Amino acid sequence: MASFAHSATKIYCNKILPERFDHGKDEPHFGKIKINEKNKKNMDLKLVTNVASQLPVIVSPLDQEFVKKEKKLAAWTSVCQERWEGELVVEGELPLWLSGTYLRNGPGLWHVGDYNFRHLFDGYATLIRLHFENGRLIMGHRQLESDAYKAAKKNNKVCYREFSEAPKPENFLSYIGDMAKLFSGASLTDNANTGVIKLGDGRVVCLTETIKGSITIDPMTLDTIGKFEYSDSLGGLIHSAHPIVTDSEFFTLIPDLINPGYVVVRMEAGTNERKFIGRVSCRGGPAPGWVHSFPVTEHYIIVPEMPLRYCAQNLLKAEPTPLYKFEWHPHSKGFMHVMCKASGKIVASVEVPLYVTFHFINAYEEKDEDGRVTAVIADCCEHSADTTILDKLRLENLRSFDGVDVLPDARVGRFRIPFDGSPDGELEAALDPNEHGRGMDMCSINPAYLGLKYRYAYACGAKRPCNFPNTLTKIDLFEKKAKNWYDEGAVPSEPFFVARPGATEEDDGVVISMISDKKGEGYALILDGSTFEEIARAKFPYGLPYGLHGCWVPKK
Ligand SMILES: CC(=O)/C=C/C=C(C)/C=C/C1=C(C)CCCC1(C)C
Ligand SMILES: CC(/C=C/C=O)=C\C=C\C=O
Ligand SMILES: [Fe+2]
Repeated sequence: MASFAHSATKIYCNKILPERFDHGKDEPHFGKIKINEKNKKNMDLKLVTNVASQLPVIVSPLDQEFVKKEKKLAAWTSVCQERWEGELVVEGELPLWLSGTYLRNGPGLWHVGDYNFRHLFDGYATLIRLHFENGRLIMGHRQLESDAYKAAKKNNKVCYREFSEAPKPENFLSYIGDMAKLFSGASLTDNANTGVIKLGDGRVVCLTETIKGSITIDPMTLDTIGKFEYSDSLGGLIHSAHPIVTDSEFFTLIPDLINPGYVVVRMEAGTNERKFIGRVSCRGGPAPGWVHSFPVTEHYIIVPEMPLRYCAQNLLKAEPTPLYKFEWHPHSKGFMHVMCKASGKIVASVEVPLYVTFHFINAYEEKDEDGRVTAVIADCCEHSADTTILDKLRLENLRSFDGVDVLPDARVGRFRIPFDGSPDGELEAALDPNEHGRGMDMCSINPAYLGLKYRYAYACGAKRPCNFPNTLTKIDLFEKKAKNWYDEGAVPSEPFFVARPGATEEDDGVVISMISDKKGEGYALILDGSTFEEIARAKFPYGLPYGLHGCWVPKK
């Protein structure tokens, strides 16, 4: 851990990022930060000495064009260099109790050479860390050294199957070879660009939806340590991008495309061994529904069966289909299944209205006066059963906002799954979606409320017109109200709640987000979890790409 015993009121960086500016006219300057031998010694900051000015430029011609012309689009522009690290100047006051590291992962590099990717989810993983200590803030970012990323750099082409990109076969024979590699999983990406989790034993793992894309990193240096190998023989090629992780365990779902269903597994902290809990067979369709995430309650695991289903034929295609690797099967209907964590038995399985969601927010058990569970409530960011959200996340669409309101409506979708044997469950908006501008995704809660009745959710909402969620919103599910934060032209990333140690109120803590602003710059933003007012911000040396999900690594 870096120590900050010195009083570095003025730290300079006169030599950062020369390669970033090779193509521009500016001599690089970053606020008050100068990295020289004296400061390095004083600061005991190995972090800062890591500034990687020798690393190669990764700005594509198209990206540079963007940055110059459209100053506001750093969110959708590839990260400009492999890594950077340094102290940020904080405006406002960081709480002294905020001690630890917020890590965020996301697809931050969307090209190989001159070839530009299509979809937000295709980009190579960019990790960002915000290290808080004694009211100070060190930021670092770095590319994840996945096999997919290393191979793309080495060969100057896409070498693995990404969300929508696939290697271009050179001839018919190589096409046949690629097919074989697809079945074995060898051609699937390990580009772990979706999220980053801290396991109960302290290991930090980047994830995507391919199982091989589970990669351990060092949260201090952002070094790629290596593959997280599951030691069991459960197999599978894909899993949920969002396992449920606590200090003692990890749950995930493994979709079974051959015999449509889901295998539900648990891995104890300190092990690499997933153990079988139970299996859910699909009720609806030819294939399991996409399970980007799922929720749990105290005693149950909720397995969603969404009518947006994996599609084996689409998996085999080199060119993307309108719904990528998925297909919309409204006739196959939507279901929610509830499995007992302890026995693996299905205790409820209901048909629900059609729905589309990436992210479940939380779930909890509803009980009668004798303490018997009568239903499970499960909340998600629900896109009005409209799959067009996937298309809206194409980079071309994200990069071309012209003032027309094109973001499809979303809401907090609340499922009620009754335990009385009735065949149907309910799905309704938990609050009027106009409270958050009919935009809703990228959510977090106070982790102490995981699986329990909870009141607050933090998410990205919308101020219309927009083409992407552009506000931070605090949802009060009891009062059915929202408080919104907005900076005109800015794109905020997932608001991440960190509780104050010792807090007794659910919203006593801070909310961290990273903002890509309309000037092409960016900053870390810290809001008060209760008032939702800004308490501090710290400007980045340059705008950073949009990112997806993060985790908190508290100071040991
Ligand atoms: C970034 C994000 O939210 C989702 C990423 C999803 C990915 C990378 C999915 C990849 C897949 C393949 C490469 C082949 C198999 C299907 C699927 C899991 C969609
Ligand atoms: C960013 C996003 C949806 C935004 C739409 O409102 C979804 C991200 C999914 C993967 O983590
Ligand atoms: Fe996600």
